[in-house]
Amino acid sequence: MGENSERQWCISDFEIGKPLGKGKFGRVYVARERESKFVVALKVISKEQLEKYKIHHQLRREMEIQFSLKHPNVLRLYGWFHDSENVFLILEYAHNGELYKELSRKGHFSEQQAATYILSLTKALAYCHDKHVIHRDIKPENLLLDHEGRLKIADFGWSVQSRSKRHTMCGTLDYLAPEMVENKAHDYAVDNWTLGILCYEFLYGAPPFEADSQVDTFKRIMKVDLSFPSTPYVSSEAKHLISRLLVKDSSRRLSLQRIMEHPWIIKNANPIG
Ligand SMILES: Nc1ncnc(NCCc2cnc(NC(=O)Nc3cccc(C(F)(F)F)c3)s2)c1Br
Repeated sequence: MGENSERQWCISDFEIGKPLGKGKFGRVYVARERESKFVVALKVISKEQLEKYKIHHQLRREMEIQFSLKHPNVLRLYGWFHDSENVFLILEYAHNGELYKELSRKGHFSEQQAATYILSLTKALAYCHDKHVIHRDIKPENLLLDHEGRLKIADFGWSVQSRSKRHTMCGTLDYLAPEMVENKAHDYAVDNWTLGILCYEFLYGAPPFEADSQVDTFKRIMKVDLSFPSTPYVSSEAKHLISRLLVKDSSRRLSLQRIMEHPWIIKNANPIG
């Protein structure tokens, strides 16, 4: 299925199948393109909602971003179309659905499974960051699994093309005040922090700063109030990696490259996960 440049799609080009889930602003269905029999996921977004929340520019930005991303661990956006009521996103179909459902079913993942998912995520984020894209909303709900159980980052509805691209393009970093550069690092490093959160959640079944109220969670995050329940099935290397990501000072978080080289990843991750 080519990009949007190829042909204009319409709803009658597809046979609509079972609903896959109720996402924000709309539902997702399995669908099959009639001619090619190619199976996709079709996200239906109501124009009324887009108008009501004034987010059509955000959707346009997401589509520009997603059209430029082609990576085995990033869910593809093949094209889009609209009719009087809705905008439709033609997405890669992830046959094994949402990762958080597998996590809640299993309780927690093995170190091998967790490390494989973290490695896939790290590779996908390294690719996105190379293209100056910051996802900013990495959470289990936005992680999908394809028919081989391979992780796919989805839903760039909240991602941004980072501002730093303009600076690096004109090569005048020399004149940028430290806080501007720091801001650049800070922006990118939010995804590194999230990798630490996810690594913890994959191994323990719950995120590290969970609390009964939003305020308490906020306090725990700001304090980096991190503790590891003593369990035999989480190695000290795993705890070391998490501790090197959940660092308040964003410039001191382990880089994506160093995550890929971390002993816990090397020892436990399936490299073609
Ligand atoms: N098994 C599956 N296989 C494939 N896909 C599945 N679910 C869809 C995952 C998505 C990928 N991309 C998305 N993008 C948006 O939703 N974007 C969006 C939507 C509304 C408003 C906005 C905005 F206006 F706020 F930006 C942005 S949802 C499932 Br379950």
